[in-house]
Amino acid sequence: MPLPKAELHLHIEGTLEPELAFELAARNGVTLPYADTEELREAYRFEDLQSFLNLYYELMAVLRTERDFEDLADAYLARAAAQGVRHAEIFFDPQAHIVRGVAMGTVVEGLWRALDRSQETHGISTRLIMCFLRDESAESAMETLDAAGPYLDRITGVGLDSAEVGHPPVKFREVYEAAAALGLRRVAHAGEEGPPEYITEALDVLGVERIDHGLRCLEDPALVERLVRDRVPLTLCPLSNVRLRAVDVLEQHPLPAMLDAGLLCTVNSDDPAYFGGYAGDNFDAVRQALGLDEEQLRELARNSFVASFLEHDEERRARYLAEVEAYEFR
Ligand SMILES: Nc1ncnc2[nH]cnc12
Ligand SMILES: [Zn+2]
Repeated sequence: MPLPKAELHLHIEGTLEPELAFELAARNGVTLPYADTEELREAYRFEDLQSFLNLYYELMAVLRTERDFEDLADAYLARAAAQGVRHAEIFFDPQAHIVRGVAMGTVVEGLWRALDRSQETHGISTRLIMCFLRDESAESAMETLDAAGPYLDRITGVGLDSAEVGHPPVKFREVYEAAAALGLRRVAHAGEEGPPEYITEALDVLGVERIDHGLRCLEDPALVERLVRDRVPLTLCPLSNVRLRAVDVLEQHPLPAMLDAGLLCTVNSDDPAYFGGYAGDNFDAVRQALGLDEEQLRELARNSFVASFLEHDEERRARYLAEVEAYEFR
């Protein structure tokens, strides 16, 4: 049995495996510019975040109906369950669908069909986090928040993703203020490719409760001190960092140093179909490459539940945490 864990940094569109992409393309009469899954997999060599995003947005063309989003989420949840994920907080990118003529309702209702039965089907509790594309305008983000109005009972929080550099958090001050007024939780990608100042801004201007990635905090010792003191969770994605060249090789990932510094680190998969693995694969990879011991792995699993948005479900959180403490490594 794998170590129980929560996944807190997972883009549902990044779980689109090549096989499902071709299946949905056929179902929807969409032609992909790749002959087959093998040729598509060959495109998975990325230089940086942008080169990945180009393919990530291109493949979304196959997602058209509620059933497509349902099938996508269901496939993710099945894989996650097999790797010990007990709770998943799932990002989605509505603007990337709305621009293609796929309505907010199609996306949310479709995802919800899978999420709503996930506890029974896969033994996974879930939350939905709606992300704004930071390389789109603040006005577009605000329109997206408005469009989500009818679905807010299904959406726990908002996030900020896509191309980071040149799109500082402050650009979205008003949108985050409006989201907070609606009672939504707030997170943001920061310090993946962008500078440590973006992390500080996300905290101070957007009021985020977690930082997605946050890797570049290490360049600013005062910021590290603050993140430790305030117990700000970082949702790290080690295999993603290697594939997008934020770190050269996994053996050089700063995760052990970050744990030693007292940072509240979690390990997640980001876009597992593209980066070589799901949550459990990321745990296995860092265990191997970085020689993490059992107590460090247990700490990462514990942190994932501590950092989860489970505050309306403290009994569940306590149950998950007890499972982590009782877990026996083999
Ligand atoms: N790693 C990542 N960073 C920013 N935006 C993303 N969208 C999907 N994956 C992302
Ligand atoms: Zn991400």
